[in-house]
Amino acid sequence: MLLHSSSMAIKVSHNLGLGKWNDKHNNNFIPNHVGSFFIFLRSNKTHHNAMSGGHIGCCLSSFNQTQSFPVMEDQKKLSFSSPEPVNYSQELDVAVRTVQLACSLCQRVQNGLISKTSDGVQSKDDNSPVTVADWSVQATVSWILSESFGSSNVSIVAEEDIQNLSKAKAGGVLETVVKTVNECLAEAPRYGLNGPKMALGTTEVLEAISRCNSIGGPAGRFWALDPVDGTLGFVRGDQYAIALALIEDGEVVLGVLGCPNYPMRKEWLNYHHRYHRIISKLTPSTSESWDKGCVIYARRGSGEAWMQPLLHVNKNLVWPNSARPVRVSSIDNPSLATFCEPVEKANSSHSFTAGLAHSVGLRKQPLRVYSMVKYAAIARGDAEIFMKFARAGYKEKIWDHAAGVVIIQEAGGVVTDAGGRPLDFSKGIYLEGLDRGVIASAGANLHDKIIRAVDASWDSSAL
Ligand SMILES: Nc1ncnc2c1ncn2[C@@H]1O[C@H](COP(=O)(O)O)[C@@H](OP(=O)(O)O)[C@H]1O
Ligand SMILES: [Mg+2]
Repeated sequence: MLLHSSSMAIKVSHNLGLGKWNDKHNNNFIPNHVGSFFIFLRSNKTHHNAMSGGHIGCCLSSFNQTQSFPVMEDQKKLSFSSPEPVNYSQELDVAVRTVQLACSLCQRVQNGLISKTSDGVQSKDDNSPVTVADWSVQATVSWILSESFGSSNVSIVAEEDIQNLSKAKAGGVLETVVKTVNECLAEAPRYGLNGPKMALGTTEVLEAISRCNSIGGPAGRFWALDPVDGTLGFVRGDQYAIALALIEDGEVVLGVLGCPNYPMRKEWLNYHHRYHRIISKLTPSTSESWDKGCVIYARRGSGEAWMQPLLHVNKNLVWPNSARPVRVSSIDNPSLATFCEPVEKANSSHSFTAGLAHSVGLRKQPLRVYSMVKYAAIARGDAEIFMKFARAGYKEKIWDHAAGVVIIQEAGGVVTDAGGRPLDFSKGIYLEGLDRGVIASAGANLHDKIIRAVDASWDSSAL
């Protein structure tokens, strides 16, 4: 009853029915307790389950479930004669619109969180927060992708599961998630997406969340989703990102990054979030400082990365929604370059990167920003280097990097591990085999210098 395959045309043209279903969480879920808190701290995740951006696009809401996309009908005809290279244009179109929609959801939830005190924060094992927004975005994205491509064609690896949601001690969280998802999906037509005919019930929302149980791997097609990356930044009213990537046969083929708080001026990335909020409140919504947020996206092999502004309230998304190309910085002199890194020392060694910066000749203060907004900053040319060196034993997850990697590469930059090898998205939910850390740069010159510096100082590091 929930998600039906949208049309035969979609199945035929994609010919990749790779949906991996795990029904064990899906049916007859009855929540024991639900919480009144907006924020819960997530326990360690062991789950699991596991074009030219400017020139394509179709309005999905104008097609009902039994209709097929005209583009796909064309592809179907062609597939009998000469197989066309897959261009993922439908997938990119849907992914960008969906991330736009998710950005609006997150903005609403973040505004609500900021106006409350931190009483709603609970501490659990790994101290990492999870909010109504994480579950709501996951449910929304999962529902839209299934609706758009047919549930049996959609396989998703995503960060959240329903265990923590069902474990929430006080009443109200699940209800809030269901309400938030329905409010968001009611807006789907403005984004050119189909919403549900009737509001989703609790079971359907839980199904949508728990359906994201793919374990990834080397073969076939799956989406990787981080519904709210940088949740700590999110709950602090600071930077965060919604990250959606499509991975096919172990390669990231599409990346979409929603950065709702990305400021119009790069200098403002540095400002403390409280200062930001005060500025926003003091300035009229038409002024520059109010104008923040973007969705950045790229398709592998296109040599282009694109950026759209967020959709304004009450406006309809008309493709390409004022998209413009983004490109990495041309700076390759270390003394002029800016490097960015996680805000939290616990997530990446600040002392190790300070040593690298010194030996390479990076003179500027590091730009410390939450989430994959750092990848966006490199792709937009607002910074030149991103480095992350987690403590030994920490395993990076694919959803924390996939979208950002393809966007930077298509924008002209380089992303590798510290051994100079590409990140490997084919080994399941983790970046298995990652050599020491992740390095992204605007160009090969800077990149090589960092890699050489890592080699020179690694043995004496405490990592
Ligand atoms: N101990 C640790 N070391 C390295 N990365 C960690 C970590 N704990 C959490 N992370 C990851 O770092 C991400 C946040 O990135 P950043 O530190 O750049 O803001 C988190 O994403 P979530 O916030 O989606 O959980 C999480 O995946
Ligand atoms: Mg994350």
